[in-house]
Amino acid sequence: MVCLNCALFKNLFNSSISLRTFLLRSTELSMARVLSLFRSQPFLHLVARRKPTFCKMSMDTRAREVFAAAVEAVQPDTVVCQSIERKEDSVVIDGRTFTLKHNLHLVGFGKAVLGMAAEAERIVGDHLVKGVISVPHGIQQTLQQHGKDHLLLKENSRIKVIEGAKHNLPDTDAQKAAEEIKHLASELTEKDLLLVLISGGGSALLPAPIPPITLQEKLDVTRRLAGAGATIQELNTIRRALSLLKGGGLAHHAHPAQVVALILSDVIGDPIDIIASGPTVMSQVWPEEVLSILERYKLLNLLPTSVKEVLDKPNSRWKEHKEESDTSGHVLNAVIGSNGVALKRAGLCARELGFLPVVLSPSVCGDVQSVSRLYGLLARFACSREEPPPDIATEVLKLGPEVGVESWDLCRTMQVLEKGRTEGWGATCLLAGGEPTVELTGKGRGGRNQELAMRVGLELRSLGLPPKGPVFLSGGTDGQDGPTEAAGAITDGGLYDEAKAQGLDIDNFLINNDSYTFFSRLSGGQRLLVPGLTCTNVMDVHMLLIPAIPIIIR
Ligand SMILES: Nc1ncnc2c1ncn2[C@@H]1O[C@H](COP(=O)(O)OP(=O)(O)OP(=O)(O)O)[C@@H](O)[C@H]1O
Ligand SMILES: O=C(O)[C@H](O)CO
Repeated sequence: MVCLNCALFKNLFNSSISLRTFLLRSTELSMARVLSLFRSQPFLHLVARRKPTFCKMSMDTRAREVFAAAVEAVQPDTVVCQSIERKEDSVVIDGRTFTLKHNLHLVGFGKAVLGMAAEAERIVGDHLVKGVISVPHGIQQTLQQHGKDHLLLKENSRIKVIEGAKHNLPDTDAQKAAEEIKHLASELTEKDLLLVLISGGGSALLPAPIPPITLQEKLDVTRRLAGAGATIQELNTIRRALSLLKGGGLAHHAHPAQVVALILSDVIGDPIDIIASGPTVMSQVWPEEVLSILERYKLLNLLPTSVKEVLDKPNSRWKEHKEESDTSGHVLNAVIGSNGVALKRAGLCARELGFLPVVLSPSVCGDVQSVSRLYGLLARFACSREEPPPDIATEVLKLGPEVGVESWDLCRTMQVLEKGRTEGWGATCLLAGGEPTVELTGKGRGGRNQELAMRVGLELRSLGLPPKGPVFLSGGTDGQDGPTEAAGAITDGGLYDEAKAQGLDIDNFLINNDSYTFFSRLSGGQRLLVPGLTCTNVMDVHMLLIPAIPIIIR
């Protein structure tokens, strides 16, 4: 094993080597050695210096408040309001100024787009000529019923709302919306400004299959892919190859108008070419990539002739207007809300509620079992009274990257946890986000957040801590975890015994993926997190609250 000398580590902080170089070299090290080096460094600027205030609220209540703050930060109207600065007859977006001369047009597609459009119209409606948005079936009625009138368009709005994509699947209503959006974009001139509002669910709400592919044929291909377990990256790569508007098609049709896209991200890493299949992000179709995805999921032989025909002529939609499509300088894509934004606000709220906050990562993915194990290890690390045995840190650093968390983030987080523990800085709130997966083996009713919460509850139990130990919350920011009414659940090390005392066999519920039934029956559903319709979606939020009282694990 190559030994890292301290000079290399110190150099990192003098910026003489890049973080990437450091991590590459550090993979050759003993994990415990890396961690011990991190401990010896002055990281305190990353950590709050003031001692947190004492808070009388229960951990459960505080967890719910922090989750609510995360969701609040990414409300569709909030993110739009924060990203458009109106200055008389111009707007500043992402540092760029655009002149308004009654030349503004608006299109949008996605689950959060109605609220985004309502806010955009409030800010720049006086210059708005026309708009069309494609939003989920029934959303206007649902928003009305939930008293969320501020997310609805005003009566005399210039924006036409088309509802479609029932059950998140493209349908003829969504296709009609896509046609109207394409038409609106195609009529624009170089004097026009097109504001494009994009959020998760946008792919299903903007179906425009390349002829001769029919909507049903395209739906069949994407459905099969999704059912076979394709990732969103794989799925949307195929969608882009089969669509007139995805993969930059919309921006292409809008040329030569200036296009400004405001994007609320629901994908890990906020890749603008993947979110809603990137209608404003010019992207090439690589036949090898498309074919290898279809082959991976054994779909090559099941493709209809029309799809084969289109795939045989990749990028043909661009060739007709080659000159124009090369001119992508007229597009500005800005991510205005994401899991990272939600976690940041959650951290601020946690601080107000007396916690020392630390954000682990917004990119947690992988199987919920591995993710729960990671949180269990971090809780163990945080609650050890003595110098944590190096094997916990080593395990954390081994497991973290498997679930999308970088070594750097793990080391930084463990350093904060250790400070909290050894220097008595009070309670700590570890925050993370992303979108883990559940391998469905049973037929029960549940979701990945509730299942993760159950599994972390079991991990916390295995720490053998006294009551009032760490608390864990997992919740979907869209307010819905799988096909259930809950967004997630809150657990702690007492979950198993509580369930047992009420005659509930937790292992059986887990085997059957029946986490919603479990939490509904347990203690009158008290542990469920039910925020109702949130009108937004930036994936999931995870929270591990570690109490201030020194806890003992030996
Ligand atoms: N019984 C269950 N137990 C655990 N997880 C489940 C269960 N049923 C479905 N799921 C998981 O729920 C997820 C789908 O639910 P949900 O609609 O909340 O996902 P989503 O990715 O947030 O959707 P969207 O992209 O529309 O926001 C899938 O990952 C699926 O594996
Ligand atoms: O619409 C989609 O493609 C997904 O929600 C990812 O953004």
